[in-house]
Amino acid sequence: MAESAAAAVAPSAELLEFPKKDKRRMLHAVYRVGDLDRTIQFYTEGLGMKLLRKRDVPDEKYSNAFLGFGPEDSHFVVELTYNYGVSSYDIGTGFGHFAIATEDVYKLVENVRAKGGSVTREPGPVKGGKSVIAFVKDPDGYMFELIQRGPTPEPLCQVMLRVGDLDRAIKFYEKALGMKVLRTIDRPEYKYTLAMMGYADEDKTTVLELTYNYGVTEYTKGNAYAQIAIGTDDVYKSAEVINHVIQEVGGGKITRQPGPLPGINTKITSFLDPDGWKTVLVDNEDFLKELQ
Ligand SMILES: C[C@@H](O)C(=O)SC[C@H](NC(=O)CC[C@H](N)C(=O)O)C(=O)NCC(=O)O
Repeated sequence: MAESAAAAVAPSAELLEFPKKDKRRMLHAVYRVGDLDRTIQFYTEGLGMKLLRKRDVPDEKYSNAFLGFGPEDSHFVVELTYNYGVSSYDIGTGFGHFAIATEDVYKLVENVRAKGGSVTREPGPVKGGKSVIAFVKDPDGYMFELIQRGPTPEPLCQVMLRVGDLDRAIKFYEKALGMKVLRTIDRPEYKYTLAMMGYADEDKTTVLELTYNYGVTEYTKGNAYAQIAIGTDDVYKSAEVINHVIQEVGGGKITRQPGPLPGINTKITSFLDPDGWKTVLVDNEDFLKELQ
């Protein structure tokens, strides 16, 4: 009896392969800001992003602005949320940064400075490596790493999150989300290891940069950064796989069962990874319809 029950719920090999075969793309990062116009001004004039669209949802007392380096149907973008009357948030210690690839970090830093932005790390080679980087802080305190790179179709190139167990996080993002480990960097002299994870090469797409600081297993999440969204052709199959991986890895949680959102009918499912970072999977077709 117990055996047949177990057999009935065991996912097929085909289902477990689904995340790797699915049409996945990182769509956007969602986070809260205290003044939408102030952030739009900094991102457009200081960082060179375009304002793609805005929407106001007065019934729910919030507004959104979408910004990036290209249209949402082909680029990763940021979705800023302004909650009426809330002017500041706690970013916590777990969120790391967003990154922008540019052909001239020095020039971009000068531009940020000229627009009154805060440069927290001057341009130069990364400690322990060769890439030329800089860090700037946006008006709410979110960090942007500026990375010197050749021309790229996707300048908004990283979302960095800190995790407490890198092997567990890698296994989760590989199996539950079908991401590949694109590169790992261990810098024992600075006591950290990074794993770049994603769906295509780092210089062509946005990747998730998971950072493990030796011996640090817990971070605070604050209430500012919310989630990343990823496209899928099937939220139902995706959620089945995620459920299975949650049990296998021993961490994570489905926070929204797959199905259409009331009112707009876009099918989504959402979950937390073993470190508590949230991801929303969005039906690809519904997402494109929403943009029309
Ligand atoms: C692409 C890759 O090489 C980098 O740019 S890594 C940047 C580096 N990251 C870290 O140090 C991560 C660990 C750190 N303790 C953390 O939790 O953020 C970095 O920020 N270097 C700083 C520098 O000044 O070079």
